Amino acid sequence: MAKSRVLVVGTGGIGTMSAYALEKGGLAEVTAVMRSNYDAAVKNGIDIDSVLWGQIKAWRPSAITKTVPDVSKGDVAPFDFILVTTKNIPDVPPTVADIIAPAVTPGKTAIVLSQNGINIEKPLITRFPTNPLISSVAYTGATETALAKIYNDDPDCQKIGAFTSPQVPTNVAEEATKRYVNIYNPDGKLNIIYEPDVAKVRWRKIAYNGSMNPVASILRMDTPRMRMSRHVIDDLILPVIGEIRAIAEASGITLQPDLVHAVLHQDPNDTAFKPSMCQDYEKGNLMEIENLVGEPLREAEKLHVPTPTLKIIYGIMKGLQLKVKEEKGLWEPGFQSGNPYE
Ligand SMILES: NC(=O)C1=CN([C@@H]2O[C@H](COP(=O)(O)OP(=O)(O)OC[C@H]3O[C@@H](n4cnc5c(N)ncnc54)[C@H](OP(=O)(O)O)[C@@H]3O)[C@@H](O)[C@H]2O)C=CC1
Ligand SMILES: CC(C)(CO)C(=O)C(=O)O
Repeated sequence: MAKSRVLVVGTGGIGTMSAYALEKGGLAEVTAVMRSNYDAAVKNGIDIDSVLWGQIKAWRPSAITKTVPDVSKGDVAPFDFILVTTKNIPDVPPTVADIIAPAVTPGKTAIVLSQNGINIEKPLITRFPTNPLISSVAYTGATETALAKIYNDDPDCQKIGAFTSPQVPTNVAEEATKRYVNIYNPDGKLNIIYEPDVAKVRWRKIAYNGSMNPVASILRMDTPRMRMSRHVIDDLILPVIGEIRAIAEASGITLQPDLVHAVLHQDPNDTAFKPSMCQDYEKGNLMEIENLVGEPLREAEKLHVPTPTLKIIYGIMKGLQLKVKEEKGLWEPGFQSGNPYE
């Protein structure tokens, strides 16, 4: 049987672990789009120190490319799947839709978003209305510690289901999703599972990422230390989890009673774990604030759910993101037209 052609866009922590597992399963041929780590990967391969796979040295996927292949030119075969594992930062161009557009064959390529956040599928539904869209909620822990060097401390774990896209029949989206899960986990040994109610899982995860990620970034604190401060938990984390639960409820999704306990105890006490947003902030990187904090807030506004704590946290995160943009030369200080505070 011909292998499925998979393009991995964003070969950092999660992208590398996924690319490795997909090739290891034997049913996929991976082309990895690499950017800052391209030269290192081509020259020396990728080193992976993994709690699941052990020490992998100088690994290379079937193909490595520096740019997203353009399938319209006819010299590149269409992709069955595009797996997107970039950070999702819609407030700074190019957007995910712009990045992957050259490689998307309308009506054929299924697009897998293995990224945190709410409403990440919305711009893709508009741009690629006939392509199946797949939601992967990842609990894997993986970090690129140096160029093409990956440290994987939590074993690969993903819950995967179809996003709803009005022009894609449900059975087509579900079939593509099950095919993807099968090529990723052909012998069922990995914790990569098909999840029919993936929307609920995504909301449940945002209770962690919408609370712990921004508060850790603001405080530059690991999550066990945050839990050692009752103020941080009582006055910030618990109110945000409650607000996210209320937004989900207003959108028809009831989150489980154990939500607070699950969020608070996700990270063991004996680690100094900092969520990905905090790690990005400490590295001077742009942060995923729009889909982790902004979108839940905008859903709340539409549904008239009060979210006083989330709103304050979003305001602070917007300020921090602006500082990062300025440091990166992506923002010149100046008042936008219509700003009344000039
Ligand atoms: N890491 C984790 O443990 C977890 C992460 N997640 C989510 O998974 C997603 C991926 O996170 P993570 O793996 O940590 O991210 P990383 O920052 O490790 O990797 C992202 C990769 O995308 C690349 N990239 C970004 N934009 C482009 C572009 N335009 N073209 C080509 N490559 C690009 C980056 O390249 P460059 O280095 O050049 O910027 C980098 O290699 C995020 O949504 C995150 O929230 C979810 C659960 C756990
Ligand atoms: C906590 C983790 C690693 C996954 O559960 C995550 O999603 C993040 O750090 O953003």
